[in-house]
Amino acid sequence: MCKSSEQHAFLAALPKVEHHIHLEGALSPELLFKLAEKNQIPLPTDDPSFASIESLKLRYTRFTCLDDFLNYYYICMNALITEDDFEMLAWDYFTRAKSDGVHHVEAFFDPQAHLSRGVAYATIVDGLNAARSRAESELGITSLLTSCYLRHLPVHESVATFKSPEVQEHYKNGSVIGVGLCSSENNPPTLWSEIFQEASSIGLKLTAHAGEEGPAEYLANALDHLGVTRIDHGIRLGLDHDPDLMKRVVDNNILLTVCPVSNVVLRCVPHISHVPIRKFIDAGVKFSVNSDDPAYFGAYILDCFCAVQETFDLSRKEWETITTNSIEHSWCSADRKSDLLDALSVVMNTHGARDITLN
Ligand code: HPA
Ligand SMILES: [Zn+2]
Repeated sequence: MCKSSEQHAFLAALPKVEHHIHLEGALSPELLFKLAEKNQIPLPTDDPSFASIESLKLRYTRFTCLDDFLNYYYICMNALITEDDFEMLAWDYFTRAKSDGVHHVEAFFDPQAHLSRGVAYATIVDGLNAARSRAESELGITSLLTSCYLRHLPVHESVATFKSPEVQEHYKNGSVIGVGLCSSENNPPTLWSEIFQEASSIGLKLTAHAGEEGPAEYLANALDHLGVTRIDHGIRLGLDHDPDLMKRVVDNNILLTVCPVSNVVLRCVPHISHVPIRKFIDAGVKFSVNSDDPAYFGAYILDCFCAVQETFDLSRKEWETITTNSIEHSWCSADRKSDLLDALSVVMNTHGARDITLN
């Protein structure tokens, strides 16, 4: 919530596009316990955090770093087994997104984390697609899927997954339209260049996590070797001093999918005021504001918008620019972008387009 109800109403009404949401990161402790019981998946007994929904939620407020979070993230997704489970997971997210004013979603999922447990690719994608179709028809939310490759595993495992016939089939039939790179930033993006080159050659969209915990140099690396048009997180660009790289990101019209609450919860920055939002605005770096793993970080997209507003006191004009950039850098059709821009105009007209701060 924003302190001012007028500010809150404006941010709530903005037609949001979410570019950086890991659907597995929308697995709430409530759904985890339900699925673990249904599927007879035992939760760890050597970690008292798994004793109850409440103790798990408390643990989620105490992450020490990205790897500490990822440990829970990978354990919890073991409870996802059937097509219905994946549908429930995504539907949970879409219903919440609707109440936050989300109109379009470009979501990540982690195939390798499920295939390695014996869950078939079609089970994952069919479940997610069922929720996507329902979200479009019942909630008016359009969405696209990007499969993320896992950077903490040997690159040959990513290559084998990428090349497998069922994964290729879903790229070809358009169920999955993009390729991303996530997990611990312990390997440079360069190593995944073969996948990204092949993905580019078959027309897939390209993005990669870089400069979350890792150095700004990884952004340059992702641009040089992966050919991405978006960078996920990328905050080190505004924290490490590299004016040439900053200029390159601006000149190449790269969008950063920033996740300010995630950065605080995972201690990439000591406080949200250290997320370089103002620096990016002043330098002309385009970015969207996103939740990342909302069920773990206790903040869905509107919470993230409010946290940014409370800290940086942005003007309505600045929010209009952020929303416009988010829409224009989406991977949806030109017609859908035009609908989203129209929805933004309506909100700006209703709430007044005065270039003043909101308080
Ligand atoms: O914040 C993240 N960073 C890297 N990998 C991830 N996978 C899920 N969330 C994240
Ligand atoms: Zn992420």
